[in-house]
Amino acid sequence: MDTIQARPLLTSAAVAIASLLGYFFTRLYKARMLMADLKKMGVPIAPRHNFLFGHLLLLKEMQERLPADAHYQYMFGEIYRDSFEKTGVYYLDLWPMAGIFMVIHSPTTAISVTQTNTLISMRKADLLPRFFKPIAGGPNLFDMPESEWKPWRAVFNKGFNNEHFLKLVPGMVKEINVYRETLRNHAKKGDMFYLDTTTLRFTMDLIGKTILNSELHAQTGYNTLADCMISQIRWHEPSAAVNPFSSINVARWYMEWSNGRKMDRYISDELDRRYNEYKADSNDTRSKAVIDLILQAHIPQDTKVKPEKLDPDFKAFAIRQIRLFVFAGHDSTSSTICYCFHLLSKHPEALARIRAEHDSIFGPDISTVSETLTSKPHLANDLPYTTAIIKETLRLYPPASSSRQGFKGVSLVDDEGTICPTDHVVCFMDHSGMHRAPKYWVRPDDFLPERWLVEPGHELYPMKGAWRPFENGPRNCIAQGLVMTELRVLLACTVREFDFRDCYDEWDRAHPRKGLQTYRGDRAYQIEEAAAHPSAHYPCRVSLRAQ
Ligand code: HEM
Repeated sequence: MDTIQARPLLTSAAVAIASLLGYFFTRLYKARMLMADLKKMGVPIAPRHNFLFGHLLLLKEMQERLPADAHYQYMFGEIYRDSFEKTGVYYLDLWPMAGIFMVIHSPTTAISVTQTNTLISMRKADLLPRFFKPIAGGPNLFDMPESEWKPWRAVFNKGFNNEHFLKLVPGMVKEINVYRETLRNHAKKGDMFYLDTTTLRFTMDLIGKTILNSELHAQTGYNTLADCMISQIRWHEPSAAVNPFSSINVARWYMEWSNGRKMDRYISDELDRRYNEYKADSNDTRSKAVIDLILQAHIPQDTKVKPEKLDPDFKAFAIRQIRLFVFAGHDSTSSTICYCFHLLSKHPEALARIRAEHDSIFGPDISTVSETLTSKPHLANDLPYTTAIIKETLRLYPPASSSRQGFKGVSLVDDEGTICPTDHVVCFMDHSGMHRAPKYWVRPDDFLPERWLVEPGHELYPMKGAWRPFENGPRNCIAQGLVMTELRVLLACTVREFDFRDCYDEWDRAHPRKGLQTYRGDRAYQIEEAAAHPSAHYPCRVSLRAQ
């Protein structure tokens, strides 16, 4: 190509670059001016704001206080503890990575965001779809706008009530027995294994029936849906929600595309299978599995002539919802199980007390607990100390936080009474920081299940709105009752049989690395893999309890 021919190309490239730069600097200017306006109003703003970098340099500084792989939310907690314990709210400028955040540690402000202010309580943050795209494949119940979300939430609510959860207990016990067998094998071998990895396959099986009305058998072999979802989460970029540049990775693009295609095909076949069964007997609507609820809502039972095949657009929609449920249904639960075992292993007095509770409800012979729970599932609701252990675990290690998109004209009030506007702002409830804030909790870093058993007026009695692992308000976790039942049944079937011991020392010797190894003294700190999981997937050994 000679120079005359190349000139128009160069000119076009120069114009494109100039336009991009122009666009970038206009957006930059707008974001920084918004911060300047907020500053003039006297609202709490994180320190060391910089015109070019916003607060990214501050985050970098905070990151140096953490192990390299620690969850990003710890940085928000660090800034809160340094400067904002009084206000419980502060603004953080993360543009161009994510925009402007209002980081909330105050339970009172969080109640306004998710419960009382109806203009924002159901408005999911604009950045969420970017996070959920690889997982669900597109818009889903979690990130849908309010108008679309409302009718579908009502449909799915039918499958998430206490009466129904008890009917699921026998199926849970069946999967738990497979999990117990896996743990027994590890106990026999005495090997070090990754509790989180093992437990993820178990929670996949646990949720399979509730979502797809079929068994996945992920604990005993390969299952396309389970394995592709687990792989998708492993490939998920930790900072996908806050870092637009993080998606530049060709291998990740390929894996996300390939996993997504396989999951879609699997779910599509399941939808066809269930639809054929539904067509053959549409009077049988006893199943409250997510897949059946969605089919029944799309083609009501009394439809005279049911279409031969499912409409492709509906199918694509249904697949996205099912992918979301498969993800949400196993990921956070697995992490919580690991932390329950971890905290019990570090607190022998709590372990003795939970075991005593199980002895008193199910009898001292641990070999009969599965049959007892299968024939009398209501006993799973009769375990107050076990419930307290789970709640305290979720306080210390919440697997998720939550966010809402601010709105023009909507302002919030911080703990000092300052009015904080939400226009163009993501309201981010930092559950991990709030759950450990000394201002809202007595002895916040201590594992004290008792705080869930004391009466109002006791110094340990939790402050209203300060515990929100499932978030509160209309867009709270649809499955919190299910999770509590699953965890109670699981602990009832396991804690009297096994003793867990973490192997972080041994693991660290085998995998030496530079920098900090703990966060605030905790080696089992949380890392981000979609939900928050225990660091290094919790290397541990398990043994059979000496009785
Ligand atoms: C320990 C386990 C779990 C925790 C800590 C947890 C936490 C949460 C949180 C914090 C939210 C609200 C997020 C927000 O406000 O932005 C949420 C929503 C949701 N969760 Fe869970 N979750 C758990 C287990 C489950 C399970 C087992 C399922 C499904 C079977 C599930 C399905 C969902 C769905 C569908 C939503 C979206 C609800 C909506 O917007 O209407 N979660 N979860």
